[in-house]
Amino acid sequence: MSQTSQSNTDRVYIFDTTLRDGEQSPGATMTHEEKLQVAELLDNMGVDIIEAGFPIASNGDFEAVSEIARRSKNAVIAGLARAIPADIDRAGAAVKHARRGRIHTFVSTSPIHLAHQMRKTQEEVLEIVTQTVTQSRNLIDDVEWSGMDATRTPMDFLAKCVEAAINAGATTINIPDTVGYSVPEEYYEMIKTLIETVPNSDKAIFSTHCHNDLGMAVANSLAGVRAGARQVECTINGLGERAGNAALEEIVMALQTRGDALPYHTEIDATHLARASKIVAAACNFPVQYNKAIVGKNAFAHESGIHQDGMLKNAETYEIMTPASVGIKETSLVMGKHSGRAAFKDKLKDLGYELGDNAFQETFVRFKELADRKKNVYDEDLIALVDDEMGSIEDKIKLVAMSVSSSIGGDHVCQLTVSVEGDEKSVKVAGTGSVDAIFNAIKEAVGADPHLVHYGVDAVTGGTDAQANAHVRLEMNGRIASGRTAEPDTLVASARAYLNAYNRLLVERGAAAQGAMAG
Ligand SMILES: CC(=O)SCCNC(=O)CCNC(=O)[C@H](O)C(C)(C)COP(=O)(O)OP(=O)(O)OC[C@H]1O[C@@H](n2cnc3c(N)ncnc32)[C@H](O)[C@@H]1OP(=O)(O)O
Ligand SMILES: CC(C)C(=O)C(=O)O
Ligand SMILES: [Mg+2]
Repeated sequence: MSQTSQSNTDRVYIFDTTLRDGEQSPGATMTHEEKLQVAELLDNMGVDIIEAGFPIASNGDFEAVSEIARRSKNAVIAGLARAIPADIDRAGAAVKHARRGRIHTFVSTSPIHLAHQMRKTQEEVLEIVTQTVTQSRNLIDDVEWSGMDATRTPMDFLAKCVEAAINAGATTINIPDTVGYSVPEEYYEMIKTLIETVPNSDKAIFSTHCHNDLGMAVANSLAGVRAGARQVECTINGLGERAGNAALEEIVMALQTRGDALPYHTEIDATHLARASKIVAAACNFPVQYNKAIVGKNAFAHESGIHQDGMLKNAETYEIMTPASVGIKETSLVMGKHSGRAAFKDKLKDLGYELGDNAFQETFVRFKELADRKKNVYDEDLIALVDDEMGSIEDKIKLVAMSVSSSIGGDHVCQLTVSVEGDEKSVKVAGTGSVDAIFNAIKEAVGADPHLVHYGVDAVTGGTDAQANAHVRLEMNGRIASGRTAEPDTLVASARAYLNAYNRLLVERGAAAQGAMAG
């Protein structure tokens, strides 16, 4: 990376601080192995600078930064250091293993921080800036300086600090909105004024580091880029102190999608974004909100009928990016109470059904009724709905007789007779429990081994004489069918539900559809 001003180029460097600022989120601590995995992922996806940790914070952090530095391929590996000689030495010792290492040193600049956190005067801080950047440059060529709480710092003092840092050899100047206080216009002005008025500003790359306390981290970062900053500090999933940092995936996709309004580019391979989000969420045990931009579960999902209709006609009606561009397999059209006929018809087609007009209209009405009652309408619900609409099927295989013997610590055996289109067949089969023995016996009797997707029993009412409502879902050759039976006896209900599902599997959908159309 060149150490001269980059503000005239359109290349934006991505500095990921998931492993440092991100890990500062309460509860987001990652293990050594998880940090290595995240760093490898960031390096592979094209992150320019990985801030791997704060080496003075603990031996674990030092070891993690050192190991990430050793394993780094393309990315610059940065270690954070306060404006304290021991911190800088420790950061230098950790990042020296990298092909390209960076010391990132910071000191507070705002009046409130100077008075209460640092208990130093502006003159003392200015002196500290020169000393600490000089010390860092004596250890390594790539030095970043940050003014903590820069956005609440008077411009004249901030400009003096920036000038002193560059004079002492800082190659990157970071202007953090540490407490997420800024608004885009203000942040734009701040970066622009610094670049235009600090005499040696062309010798460094300016950087944004925006927190999300008012939900403006990404907007502020992009305003900084428009003003001439060419490094953006961000984190996967927007992880970070309090409300987090600017989200890397949002920055990258905003630049990629809105090149007309934001004519800048990064070298990030955006198809890694969804995976990165999942890996970081799992490592930190931090769930991603469903409606999170770019990587949330709903970012490429549509439930409402008007949107689904538009999506089926042309995906650009309601999507400004393709799911594939961020590494998500496909858009999902979720069936629910807001869905309309277009999506319902498409879904049925996917499931292998093509209904005639009357059957379709009736099934749609029943689907809406179901969706009003049920939060999630699954494919299996739709299958059951359509199978029901097509009329009860004439079972090919019927249960004729069944007895089950079971003893604690002993055998569980089912003796069962079924009739297959009039021909009776009897078997006696064991299992690990009564239900297992029954299902094994049916499989042997019918000579097939469908995959049991789901088995459940619930009581229709209370009391020991309540009916047992048994549900079985089977899958065979890519087809799924559900069966359900209510019987006073749980074991008989289970057997009948299994046979019911199996009989449905045997029904040719095309033929059944014809039947439904005729009806
Ligand atoms: C905006 C940010 O994200 S800043 C980074 C925040 N991240 C972290 O703090 C995580 C890692 N931190 C730690 O492990 C510990 O806080 C340590 C090891 C750094 C320091 O631990 P301790 O020595 O016990 O100090 P403690 O955390 O209680 O207080 C921080 C001290 O650092 C000082 N300090 C804070 N920032 C700076 C700075 N940029 N330069 C110099 N000193 C600083 C504070 O004034 C305070 O000093 P004091 O004890 O003389 O009053
Ligand atoms: C250490 C600095 C860059 C920081 O995280 C902040 O100011 O938010
Ligand atoms: Mg921060």
